[in-house]
Amino acid sequence: MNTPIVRLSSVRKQFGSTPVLNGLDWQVMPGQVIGLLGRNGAGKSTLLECLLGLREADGGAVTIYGEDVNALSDATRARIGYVPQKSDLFEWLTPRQMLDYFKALYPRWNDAKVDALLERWGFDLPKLGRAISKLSGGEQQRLAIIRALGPDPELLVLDEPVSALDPVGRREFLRELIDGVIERGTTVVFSTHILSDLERVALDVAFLKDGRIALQGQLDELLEGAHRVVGAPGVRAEPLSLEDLFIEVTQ
Ligand SMILES: Nc1ncnc2c1ncn2[C@@H]1O[C@H](COP(=O)(O)OP(=O)(O)OP(=O)(O)O)[C@@H](O)[C@H]1O
Repeated sequence: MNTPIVRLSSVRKQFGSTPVLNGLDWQVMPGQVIGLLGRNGAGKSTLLECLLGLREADGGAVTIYGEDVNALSDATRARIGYVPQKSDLFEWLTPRQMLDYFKALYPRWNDAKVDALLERWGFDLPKLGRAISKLSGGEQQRLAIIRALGPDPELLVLDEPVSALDPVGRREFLRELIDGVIERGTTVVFSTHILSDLERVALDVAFLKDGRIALQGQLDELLEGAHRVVGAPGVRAEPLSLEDLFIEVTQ
């Protein structure tokens, strides 16, 4: 039987007196591509941060590749890529300097992939030599994605990775995710509010509500199983769209 890559057990987190994660149990299996959904403020970022050990939970346990997330070995850290919701790039560096810095931290770094992405995603020489603070929000988001993909992570965690990207940028990112990442068997967890994008890549979805995973399953099965009865009894039920399902589960 497959062992989960990520395991969260009874995780609790509150800010002040407001509970955000409320005894949350969750497992991520190898090769899963999970879209994490929830209303604004439901706690998606908090969950992803606790999952990665970037934010200390108030209770419960989190393991990644069987290791306690608060004591991850360097070897395990090197297997994880993360794109935070808010840019954490070193804004005073140029993109090239920042990427060189991260390259030095990782035992494995895919130069060919990084260079190909930089070229495909519009980082010409002038842009590569400009301080990151002078790049647009979308360019910074692309750079954060390139940085996370550099070490060929086996587990990729992305917090609203496409929120600042225009439709062309989103399409390019999704193509990279599908062709370059998912096909290699990478495990991916990503939060998004753009349901149409999620429908193109996520095989599984998980809904966060009231501090727990309220529903999780394969996207097509969830949609197939969820129907709205229209009209009089006996009238054929209509399958729900993902948007309908989102509203139904998270309201
Ligand atoms: N550092 C903090 N201090 C106090 N409250 C916080 C802090 N970080 C988050 N919160 C609160 O915790 C709740 C969950 O926030 P979080 O950012 O995890 O939600 P989210 O689901 O990612 O939201 P969104 O979809 O809007 O990005 C919110 O009510 C937020 O205001």
